[in-house]
Amino acid sequence: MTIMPTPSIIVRADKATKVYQRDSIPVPALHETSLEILAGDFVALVGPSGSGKTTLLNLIGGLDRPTSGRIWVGEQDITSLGRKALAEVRLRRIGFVFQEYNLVPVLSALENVEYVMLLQGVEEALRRTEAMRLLATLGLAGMEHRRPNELSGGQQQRVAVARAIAAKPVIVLPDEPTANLDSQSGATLMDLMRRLNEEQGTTFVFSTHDPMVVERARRVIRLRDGHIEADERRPA
Ligand SMILES: Nc1ncnc2c1ncn2[C@@H]1O[C@H](COP(=O)(O)OP(=O)(O)OP(=O)(O)O)[C@@H](O)[C@H]1O
Repeated sequence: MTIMPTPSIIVRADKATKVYQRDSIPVPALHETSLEILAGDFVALVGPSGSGKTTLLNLIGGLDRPTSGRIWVGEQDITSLGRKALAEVRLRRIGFVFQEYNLVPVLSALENVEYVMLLQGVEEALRRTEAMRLLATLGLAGMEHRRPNELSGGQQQRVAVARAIAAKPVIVLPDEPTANLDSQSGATLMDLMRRLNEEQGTTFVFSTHDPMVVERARRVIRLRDGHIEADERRPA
């Protein structure tokens, strides 16, 4: 009999609640949400506008703190960490990909990808080789020295993904990765992320409204009014 190894838990939310304050009025965004993301997951967070997708991504990535409840990244309860320690978790363990790419405009594609490794103290030659390799994997060979404004939206988004995975994070969190892309560039990006997931085991959790993205996910978590209303895995 073969015993399948249990995939490790990468991120765990335990009754995470977020209530924002807008002009002193409480705005509930997420209500006692519990979930586990496993190593190798490829998850789409879906739900109507305002259902709490970005809020959940921000909490599990340590960009924001829950009002109550707890978030673990691996074995570490990040809820109780101070600002500096939390920034360190984000730098070393989480890869963010923002809708508006957030690339540094004065740096080339290569320098943007190298930057996070520079912050991590990775030595220069290794940084360069790794950034070149990642850009090539994402179909950007030959474009390494272009600045963001010399790249299309789809190419910039792929640089943003290369930058996010350059840090070797335990999880990558793209927030609506295809929102600003035409359908062909969006499909290319999704295929590349899926390949990174299958070949390198990179764990992805992305929020989306895009049916093409949902179709490519292997697990779909549906949020409504700050609650998880469904969590389905699809056969491989
Ligand atoms: N910084 C904030 N201050 C106050 N309220 C906020 C803040 N961020 C989000 N909200 C509110 O929290 C709720 C959940 O927002 P969230 O951005 O997580 O939803 P979403 O599902 O990502 O929406 P979308 O699909 O439109 O991006 C909404 O009611 C939103 O208006």
